Amino acid sequence: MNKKLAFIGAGAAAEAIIAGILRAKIVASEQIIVTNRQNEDRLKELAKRYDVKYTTDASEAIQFADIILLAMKPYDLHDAIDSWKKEVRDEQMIISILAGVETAQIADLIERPVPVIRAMPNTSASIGFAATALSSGKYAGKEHLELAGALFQTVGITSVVPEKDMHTITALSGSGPAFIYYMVEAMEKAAIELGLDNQLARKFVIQTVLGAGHMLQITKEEPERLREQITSPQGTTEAGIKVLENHHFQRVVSECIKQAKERSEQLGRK
Ligand SMILES: NC(=O)C1=CN([C@@H]2O[C@H](COP(=O)(O)OP(=O)(O)OC[C@H]3O[C@@H](n4cnc5c(N)ncnc54)[C@H](O)[C@@H]3O)[C@@H](O)[C@H]2O)C=CC1
Ligand SMILES: O=C(O)[C@@H]1CCC=N1
Repeated sequence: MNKKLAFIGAGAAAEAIIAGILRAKIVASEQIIVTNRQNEDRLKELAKRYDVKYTTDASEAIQFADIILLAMKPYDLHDAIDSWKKEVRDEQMIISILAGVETAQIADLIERPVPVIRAMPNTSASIGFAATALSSGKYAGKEHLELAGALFQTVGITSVVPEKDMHTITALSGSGPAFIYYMVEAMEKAAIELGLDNQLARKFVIQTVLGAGHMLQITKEEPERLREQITSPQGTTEAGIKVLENHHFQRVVSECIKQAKERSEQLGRK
C-alpha cells in the first residue's frame, strides 16, 4: 500500500496494529510515524522495535501522513485534535479506533468535512488474528472504506457494520480477548492450586482454548452442540457446568458484555 500512516497515540492498540501491518508487509516501516502526548521513551522504544519513524511534534506527523490513525484514549481526543486540526489537508483521511467516539464527533472537532472511518480492532492484530469492524463516516467515500478495509484485512478478519452496532462490537471483540484471558487466568490458577505444574497448566489451557476456537470455526457446529458432545451424563463436565449454572455464569457474562457496551456509549458522550 503506497500510503503513509501517522499513529496519533502510541499505546497498546497502536502497537498491536503496527506489529500486525508490518508483519503482513502491507506497508514498510518508513511509511509509519508515531507520536504521543509526552512519553518520548515510549516512542523510542517503538522506533527501535519496529524501525518506524517517531516525532514529539504532532504537526510533523500530520504533515507526513496520508492516513491519520487516532489511537489515544477517547477522553484525550479533544486536546489531541485541537493542536493540529487546522493542518488536516483535503486529501487526507482519518481512521479512528477510539471506543465509543462517533465519526460525526471527529468531523465536528476537526471542523471540516473530513473522511473518517471508525474501526474497532483488538490486540490480536499484532499476530494477524484481529476481528475488526469498520463503519464509514458521513464524509467518507467508498475508496476510504476500501483503504481502511485493506489495511485491517492484513491483520485479521473485517466486517463493515452500521455505526450504531460499534458499541456492541467494542464489547464483544474489542474488549473480548480480555474476557477470554480472564477465564484462562482462572482456569490456570485452579489447575495450579490442584497441584499441576505451572508450565503444564499454561500449555494445556492454551491448547484447550485454541482447540475450542478451531472447533467452532472448522466444524461450524453450534457452541451448545459442541458443549453437549463433551458433557457425558453424570460425568465431570456436567459437574463443572452445574457450578457455572448455580453461579449464573451466562447471566454474569451477559452483564459483562452489556456493561462494556454501556461504557463504550458513555465514553462517546464524554
Ligand atoms: N487496547 C485495546 O485492546 C484496544 C484499544 N482501542 C482504543 O484504542 C485507543 C488507545 O487505547 P490503548 O492503546 O489501550 O491506550 P494507551 O493508554 O496504551 O495509549 C494511549 C496513547 O495515546 C497517547 N496520547 C494521549 N493523549 C494524546 C495526545 N493529546 N496526543 C497524542 N497522543 C496522545 C498516549 O501518550 C498513549 O501513547 C483507545 O481509544 C481505545 O478505545 C481499540 C481497540 C482495542
Ligand atoms: O478497554 C477499552 O476501553 C478498549 C476498547 C476496546 C478494548 N480496549
